[in-house]
Amino acid sequence: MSSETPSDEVRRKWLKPAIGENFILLNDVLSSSYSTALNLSSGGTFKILKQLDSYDDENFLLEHTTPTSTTTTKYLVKVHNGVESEDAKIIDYQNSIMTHLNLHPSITTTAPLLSDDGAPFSNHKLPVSSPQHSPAPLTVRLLTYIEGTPMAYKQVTPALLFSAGEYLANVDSSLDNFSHPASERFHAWDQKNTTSLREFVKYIQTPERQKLVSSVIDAFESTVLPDASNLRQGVLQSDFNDANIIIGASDKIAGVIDFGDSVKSWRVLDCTVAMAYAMLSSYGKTGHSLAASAAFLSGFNTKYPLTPTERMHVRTLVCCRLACSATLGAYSYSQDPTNKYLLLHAEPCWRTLELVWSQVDADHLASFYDLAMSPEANLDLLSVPDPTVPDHFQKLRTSTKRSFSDTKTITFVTGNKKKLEEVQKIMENTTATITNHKLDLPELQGDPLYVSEEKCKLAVAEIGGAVITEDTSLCFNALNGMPGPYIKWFLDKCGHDGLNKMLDGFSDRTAYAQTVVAYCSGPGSPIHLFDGRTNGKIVLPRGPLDFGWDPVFECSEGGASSAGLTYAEMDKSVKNTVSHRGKAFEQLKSFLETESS
Ligand SMILES: O=P(O)(O)OP(=O)(O)OP(=O)(O)OC[C@H]1O[C@@H](n2cnc3c(O)ncnc32)[C@H](O)[C@@H]1O
Ligand SMILES: [Mg+2]
Repeated sequence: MSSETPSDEVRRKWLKPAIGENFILLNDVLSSSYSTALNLSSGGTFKILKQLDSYDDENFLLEHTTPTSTTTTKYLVKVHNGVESEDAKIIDYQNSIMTHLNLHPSITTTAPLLSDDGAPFSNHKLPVSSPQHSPAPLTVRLLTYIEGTPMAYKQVTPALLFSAGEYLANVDSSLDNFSHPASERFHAWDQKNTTSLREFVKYIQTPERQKLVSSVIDAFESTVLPDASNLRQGVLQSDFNDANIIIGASDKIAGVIDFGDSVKSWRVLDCTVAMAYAMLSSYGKTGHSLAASAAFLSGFNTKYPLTPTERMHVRTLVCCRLACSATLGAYSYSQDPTNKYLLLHAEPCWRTLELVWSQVDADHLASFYDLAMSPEANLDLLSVPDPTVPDHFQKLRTSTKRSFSDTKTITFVTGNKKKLEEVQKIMENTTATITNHKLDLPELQGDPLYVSEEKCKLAVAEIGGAVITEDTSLCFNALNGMPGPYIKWFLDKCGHDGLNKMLDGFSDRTAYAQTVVAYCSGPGSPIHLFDGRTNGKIVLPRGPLDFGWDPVFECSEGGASSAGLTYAEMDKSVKNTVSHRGKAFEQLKSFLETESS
């Protein structure tokens, strides 16, 4: 056992690398430690293209060009969390796993390049999130890059999940012949340690959800733990989620990345962790969480059949991972309450846990999973929507299946009641049904198109189906478009009079209102943006004061029923014919019509 304790999860937050966009720092690290690998002395060049996602480390995409070649090669630069960096054995462990797996003919993973010292890593003092601990000694690795797209950005299908199951089964078969002393370590994300989750339950925001997680932990202790000695052991990948599965040409799995959570534990856990993530994939989130997990299990079981004892605990162990993600997510939020993303990202996980643990009958789910592991299993039989009645699965075997994707319901995600009223009116006579999900999405910063697109990404993750979001700006021409997307804050803090005063001293009081609507038909689908603008000028308030800056925006477009009136003075139906919002939504309507024809 290594000396790691559960509180290392706490230290991981302090010691998360904080290089971010500071590519100069990273360039120095690479030039000083990887000049041979990147053949810098013979004219090789490199460029950091961008930062990639990571939970506790920092990853960057590097493009390398050699003087003799016209093609470029991509690499991944991984800056490890300070906790892992303290332990050279862990880094060596991860490198050994990759080397081992790359020998398998049908498995590809990243591989480390050697530093100028001949080691598959280098160490540097670099900034970390906690100023008290910054800079800290961090380990940097230069890794080969697997060409393709993470599954998280693909439209996931049951067939893809089935092959992902087969792929992980191959990885696990290969890891049955692998051992390393550092694999014997404590890790809070290892579901064998579900009991250690108890200390984090207090960070969960509602008593109902605290009770939910406690009941999963209770079940784990009373049913799984007594069987521990009958569960096969092995080194696990431990984190087979859609960000770590790379999809290559023709939607084939091109490789697996990230062995940061790898431990020696119960073999079945590699499969149940991945099943939990399959539930949260783009297919799982569109009302097919159980089907998604069953497709994965089916694929895994064909190549690596589970034993009767392992089968018995599949449901509980899947829920242990969901509970772990949701609870440690709540803990992260408690450490960084300004980060609303953490809450939004955790929400689908909570909903899935509620569904699987509390709403679906345990015996029926067990028999569904048995079906997935039986010789009769096929993806058609398993691709069922999540149940709405408790005995769903019994009926299912004899009834025909129903598809959720036929419905054309689009959810408009906004926290603003007045916007919703207008949008419902504008979208009244369309084929799509607009429902509303009231949610205060974070007020993001940046260009209006970017803000709207990001809101849409958050909304689609929250809803798991077709969504619309919009962001509205009020742009003063004299101020080169400011306050723009920040109008909400200016209005809150300065009021209508303040907005007027901002233009005192300028001869130009003209402005334009802009709405950028973002539409996405579901997880994994592209986001479409529609930009509507209306010209006017800023005046002293006239008309009702019930919607934002309506009383101070005098419209200069349209006929006598709109030009020269403030939005607040106009009839609501007239506002929709000339407004920024009306124009943007009209474009969306035409788009939806062409899409459905
Ligand atoms: O949840 P979301 O959709 O983000 O709703 P929001 O009220 O936060 O809206 P925005 O982020 O788009 O911020 C726009 C600000 O402009 C106001 N606003 C939006 N549309 C308006 C309109 O048509 N007329 C007047 N004020 C408007 C709105 O009340 C906000 O203060
Ligand atoms: Mg907003």
